[in-house]
Amino acid sequence: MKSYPINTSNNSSCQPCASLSLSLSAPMAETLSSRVTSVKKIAETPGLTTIPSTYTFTFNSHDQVVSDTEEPVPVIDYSLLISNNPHQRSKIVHHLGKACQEWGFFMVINHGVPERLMRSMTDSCREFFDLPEVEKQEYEGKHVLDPIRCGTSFNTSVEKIFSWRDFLKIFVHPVFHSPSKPAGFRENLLEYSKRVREVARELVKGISESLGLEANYIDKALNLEQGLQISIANYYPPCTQPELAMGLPSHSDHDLLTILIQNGVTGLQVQHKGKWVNLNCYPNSFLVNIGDQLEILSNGKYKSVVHRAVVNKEAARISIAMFHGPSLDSVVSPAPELLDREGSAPAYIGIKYKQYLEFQQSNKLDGKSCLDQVRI
Ligand SMILES: O=C(O)CCC(=O)C(=O)O
Ligand SMILES: [Fe+2]
Repeated sequence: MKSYPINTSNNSSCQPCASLSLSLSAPMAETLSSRVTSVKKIAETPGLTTIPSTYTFTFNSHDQVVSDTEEPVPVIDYSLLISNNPHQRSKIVHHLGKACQEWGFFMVINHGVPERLMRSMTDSCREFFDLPEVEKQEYEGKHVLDPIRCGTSFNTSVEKIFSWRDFLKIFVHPVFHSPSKPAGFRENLLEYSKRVREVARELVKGISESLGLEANYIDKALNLEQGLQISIANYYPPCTQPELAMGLPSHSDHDLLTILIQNGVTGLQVQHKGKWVNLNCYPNSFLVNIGDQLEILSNGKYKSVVHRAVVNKEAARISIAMFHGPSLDSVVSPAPELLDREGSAPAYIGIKYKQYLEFQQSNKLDGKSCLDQVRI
C-alpha cells in the first residue's frame, strides 16, 4: 500500500472563548490555573465557587441539544460472537456491521472480563490520580509516542481553553509499560489490558467479516499481533459549574477500536444523526467505538464516531479508554478487496499509523480534522 505525505500545519478549529463573568474567587482561580498541572488540584481548592475563565467553553445552541437516546444503543452479545454456532455468529456479525454503520458505537455484554478486574482497574486509576502532584509529574511526557504520559486537558502549552480533565496514557502493547505506583497498579493493568485486547481482536474479526472480508483480514493487514494498545485513564473531578466546562471536547479517536469502562458515573456523549446523545450503559458492559483507522480501512462505510465527555457537580468520573490500533509501521488505506468488490474509488489516502499519530498531536483539539486531511 502506498503512503503519501500530508500537510502537518496546525489547523485546529479551537476558537478562543469569550470570558464569562466570574464571582468572588475568580482572581484566585485564575492564578491557580496559570501554574497548575492538574485540574484535580483546582477542583479541590477550598471555597472554589467559580471555575477559571480558561476553563469556560463557548457552547453553541447545537452543542447543547442533548437527548437521551430515542432508539436503543446497539448491544453486542460477545458470547454469541465467539460461539461455535455458525448461524448465531452470522446473525451477530450482521448486527455488529449494522451497529458500526449506523452508530459507530455499541455496548458489549457477556465479554468475560471479570467484574472484579474492571473494578480493580478503576480503583487503581483513582489511586494514581490521588498520588501527590510531584509523584505524578514524574510522568509528564511531552511527545505523543512517550510510553507513559500524565497530564491535564490535552496540551496546555497550546490550548487557550482547557478541558476539565486529567489523564494518564500508557502504552501497554506491543511493549508493556506501567508506572511503578500505586501498589498493585502494574499487575491490574497488565491483566486488564491483556483481557481487553483479546476481546478487541475478536470484535475486529467480526467487523472484518461484517465488511465481507476474511475474519483475519484486518488483523493481518494491520499487523495487530504487534498492534499499538494504549490505556488512557481520564479523571474528571466534580465541577462547580459543569454547564460551563467540558471534560473532553468533541473528537474522534485515532485508533481502530476503543473499549471504554467507567466508574459508574456517566458523562460520555456521542453524535448520532446530528444530535448529541447521552450514553448510559449496562453495569459491567463495555462501551465500544469505531476509530479513524477503521473508517479509513472501510473506505468510510464505518464512521469514526464523534464523541465528547461532559462533567458534573457531584461526583468524580473516571473512564478508562483502551485504544487498539494497527502496528506503528502499518500503512492504513481503504481495503483494496472492498474497493474491487464495490467498484468504488478510494476515499482516503494511505498513511502510516505512526505518521497519523504525530499528525494528530500537531492538530490537538479537533480529532476530526485529521481524517479530513487524509480524505481524497
Ligand atoms: O471519558 C469518556 O467517556 C471519553 C473518553 C474518550 O473519549 C477518550 O479518552 O478518547
Ligand atoms: Fe475518545
